[in-house]
Amino acid sequence: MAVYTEVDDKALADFLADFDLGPAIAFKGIAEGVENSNYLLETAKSRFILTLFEKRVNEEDLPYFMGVMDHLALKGFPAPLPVKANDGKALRTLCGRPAVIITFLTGMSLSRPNVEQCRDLGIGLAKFHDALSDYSGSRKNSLSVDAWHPMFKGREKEANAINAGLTSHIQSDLDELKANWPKDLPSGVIHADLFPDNAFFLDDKLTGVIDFYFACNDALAYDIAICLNAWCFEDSRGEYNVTKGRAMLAGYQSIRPLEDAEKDALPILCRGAAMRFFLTRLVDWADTPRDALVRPKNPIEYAEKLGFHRNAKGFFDYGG
Ligand SMILES: Nc1ncnc2c1ncn2[C@@H]1O[C@H](COP(=O)(O)OP(=O)(O)O)[C@@H](O)[C@H]1O
Ligand SMILES: N[C@@H](CCOP(=O)(O)O)C(=O)O
Repeated sequence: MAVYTEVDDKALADFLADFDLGPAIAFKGIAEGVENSNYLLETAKSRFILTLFEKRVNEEDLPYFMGVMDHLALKGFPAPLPVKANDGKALRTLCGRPAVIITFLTGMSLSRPNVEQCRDLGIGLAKFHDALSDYSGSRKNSLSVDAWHPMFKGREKEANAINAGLTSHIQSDLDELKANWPKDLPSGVIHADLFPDNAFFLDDKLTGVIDFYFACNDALAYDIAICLNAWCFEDSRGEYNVTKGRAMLAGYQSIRPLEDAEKDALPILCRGAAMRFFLTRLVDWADTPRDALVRPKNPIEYAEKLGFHRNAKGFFDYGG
């Protein structure tokens, strides 16, 4: 489970003393998630999520992420709100880690999104981009194209162990991505990790979005590419469901129509998005001890998605 840092009763009580929430009446670690430690916290006032930030999160980026959530709340977008302590600040330290309490969102995350849910996710993603179009914070995408070659360096054997011959495919993908990565597309704040486990639904309607800790400023269409990868493939077989892709793109474009340059760039953006998640999964797969409580995600799923993108010719292959 994703609890890297244990919080004992005394540490929690001292931490809560700085808030106007009252003492904890329930507190337990959350199994889902892989990046940070998350606890479900309940006080007489309400339910909350307590997050302690771990390995991939740079402390200097935390004010940007808190600002994104505050800004979304201001715009009425369904996202959690960081809870301010008595000194007016949400960001604190707990058990030696940066920590925050955020409000709890109700809703269910989907294990197998249907076509209508993909459409509503597309609508929600465009509204998310729109809501943050006047957010003044800025953060570079530290997991974009320049990071990929260095991330793969030294991992060649590990990739071949997953699938014989994979390393040479990855190396040529990396070269092609570097040479053809699009510049000057419409940009803004992107979520950058809007997977089904970070979205809540009630029936076919998106009711909430969580986990903004990869958010950054980048091409808006790259966020669509991440979502097409995460929502529109059937299980882990590398089979793209064009009906789901068409619905997501139509949903998105009902709020923000794509420019021609964004449509043209979609295949390479999708390939890059698949590479980004393949690489972080490969690193975690190789570096997580077998007896760890956190179960790393299998990189093979994204190696298979890369296979689809390598052969895609244009926007129409994605349902455009
Ligand atoms: N604001 C929230 N409301 C309700 N549940 C939440 C909220 N934030 C996180 N969760 C729960 O905690 C889990 C892990 O959160 P997430 O932010 O995805 O962790 P990580 O950053 O480690 O990937 C989610 O899958 C969800 O079940
Ligand atoms: N979505 C990423 C892993 C990051 O985990 P999350 O729990 O923060 O969504 C992946 O699937 O590789």
